[in-house]
Amino acid sequence: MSNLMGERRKKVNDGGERSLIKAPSSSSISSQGASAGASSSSSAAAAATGDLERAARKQFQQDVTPGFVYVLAVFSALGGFLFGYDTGVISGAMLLLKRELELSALWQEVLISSTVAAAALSALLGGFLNGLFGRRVCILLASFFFTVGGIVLSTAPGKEVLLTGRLIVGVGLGVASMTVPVYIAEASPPHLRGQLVTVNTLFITGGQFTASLVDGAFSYLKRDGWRYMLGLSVLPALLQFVGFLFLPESPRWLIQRGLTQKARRVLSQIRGNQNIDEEYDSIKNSIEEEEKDSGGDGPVVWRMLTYPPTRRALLVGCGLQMFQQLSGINTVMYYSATILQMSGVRDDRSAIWLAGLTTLTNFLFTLLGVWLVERVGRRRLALGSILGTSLSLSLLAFGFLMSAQHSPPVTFHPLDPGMANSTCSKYQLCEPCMLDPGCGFCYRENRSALVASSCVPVNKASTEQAAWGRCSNSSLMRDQTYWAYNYCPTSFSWLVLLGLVLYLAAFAPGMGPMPWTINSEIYPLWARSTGNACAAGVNWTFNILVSLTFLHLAQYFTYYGAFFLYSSLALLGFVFIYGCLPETKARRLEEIEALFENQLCSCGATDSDEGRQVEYIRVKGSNYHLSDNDASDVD
Ligand SMILES: O[C@H]1[C@H](O)[C@@H](O)[C@H](O)[C@@H](O)[C@H]1O
Repeated sequence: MSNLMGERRKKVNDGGERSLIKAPSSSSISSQGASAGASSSSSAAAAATGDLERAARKQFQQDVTPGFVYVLAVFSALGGFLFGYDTGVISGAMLLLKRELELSALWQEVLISSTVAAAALSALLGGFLNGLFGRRVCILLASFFFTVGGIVLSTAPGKEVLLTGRLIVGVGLGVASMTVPVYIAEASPPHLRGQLVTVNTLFITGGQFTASLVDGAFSYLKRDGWRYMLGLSVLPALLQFVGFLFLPESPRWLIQRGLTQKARRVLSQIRGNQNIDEEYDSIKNSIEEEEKDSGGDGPVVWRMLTYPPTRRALLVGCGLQMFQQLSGINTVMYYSATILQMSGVRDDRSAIWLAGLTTLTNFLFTLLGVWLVERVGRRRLALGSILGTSLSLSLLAFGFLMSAQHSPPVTFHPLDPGMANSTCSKYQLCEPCMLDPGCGFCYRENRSALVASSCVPVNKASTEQAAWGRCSNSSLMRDQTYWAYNYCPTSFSWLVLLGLVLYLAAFAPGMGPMPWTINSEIYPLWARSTGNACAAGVNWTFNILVSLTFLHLAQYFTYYGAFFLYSSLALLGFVFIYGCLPETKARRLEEIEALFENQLCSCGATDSDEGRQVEYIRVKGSNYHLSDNDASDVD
């Protein structure tokens, strides 16, 4: 395959195009110099070549990044914003909803999980729609679903309609989550692709941050605050819908469907003043090659599974998405309000606002990822990130372990007014009391010492209060009396807080965005929508699995057990990425398939290739290809 590609490139290289061996490190400069016979004239030529190369690179980068690509990326990434907003806003909306509509715990669970479940299914379906109707139509469809869903949610008279709205939004989420990265990747020039696709995840985390601000702001409304929270998503959804009426289809999809004239037009539009002949030919040729290589007839999934390079790519893509979710990001984010309460933020409202700090930190560190992705590459970024994630999860777990080992005792056993002795009264320590979802810890603080602490049943309608007694009503909670649900007062909260901040700093730049970015690049065109659909489906499925199991996990293994488990899973993810993920930075999409020709789990070895880069530069003319890494292609 790579030889075929080489053949193709050689053809393209005729007519004024020269190949230059780039030597990014001094060691590779010297080795190349030695083999070429280091004479002074050759070093002068090398210097001239270096200048030429630098000038060409500068010219190339100016030429191939017209503003239109950024407009296109931003409008697409509104899909990411809605992803973040709609998944984030529900926690704040639920606090109001459960009171106003008197929702049972089951209904709350159903309303939260239904969106994620619908997203998992529609992401899978999205692969088929993408191949059939193209990326643009799918993005239009997703924004349509977001808009309708938002309207239904904000006007819902009752819980059944709310559920319908949440399902509609979920369908939009699934389709957008798999289409947007593919669309951006297919429209971007290779040297910017990683950065622009990562912007989509930046928008996801931006959406989550905005959702927490909106949740905070509308939590003050006594009635109908949730309608504004859920309905506001209509604005970005409409903006995206209108924008995409004017934005073009992906040129790669158009070429694949044989719409060549249209593809040429779109390519010239998104490449500005560039001559697009070469890029167009290269895409067209690779599509033809890929189609020959792709292993005959049958459904795409079957062809992907029976053709080793795409099977490996699929394994890597789905594995990355699985490990992203198994690292517990959504649990940590969801749980952050409680972590902050453990650390001494007692009032609920401040906890809601401070949870906004968590989403802001996630957003800011994703920004770091956008900056790093083209500098250090996907592989190193993902590796560093998952290792840091695993270590910080251990720190979090250690913080919980210390808190559990120094758990305050129950010192006061109030009489149950209903005379129905609950299991809560049997607990002797705060730790088992708070691990029981039916109980909470009611205590008084006297100069930082705990007095009269009891374990009492939680109010079924609101976990913010006890069912009866001192902690059942905020007006009764005088005298430094506090209600702790889901946590215990501890002097080790700083350890947990430190773990939380380090976790976000490690996860957000790498494991947050890289699974999406890498999936948008690793499949050949014929398998791209299906590959992304499967990987997005895996992401949503593990998202729901991790969130649904967390409380049970915590109940059986305690909090530290749960976080130690996530930490070990992240470590396993490190081994997987180390062995299986090749570097895709700066390669053209059409070249990436070749990276999966080797046995899976031999990718660590490709690292050494990074120092050896061959670049084809048309010295006269305006097309420069800086993305070829295969020395066998050089004449
Ligand atoms: O990449 C995103 C991002 O990191 C979000 O913060 C998280 O909530 C999503 O589940 C994940 O897919």
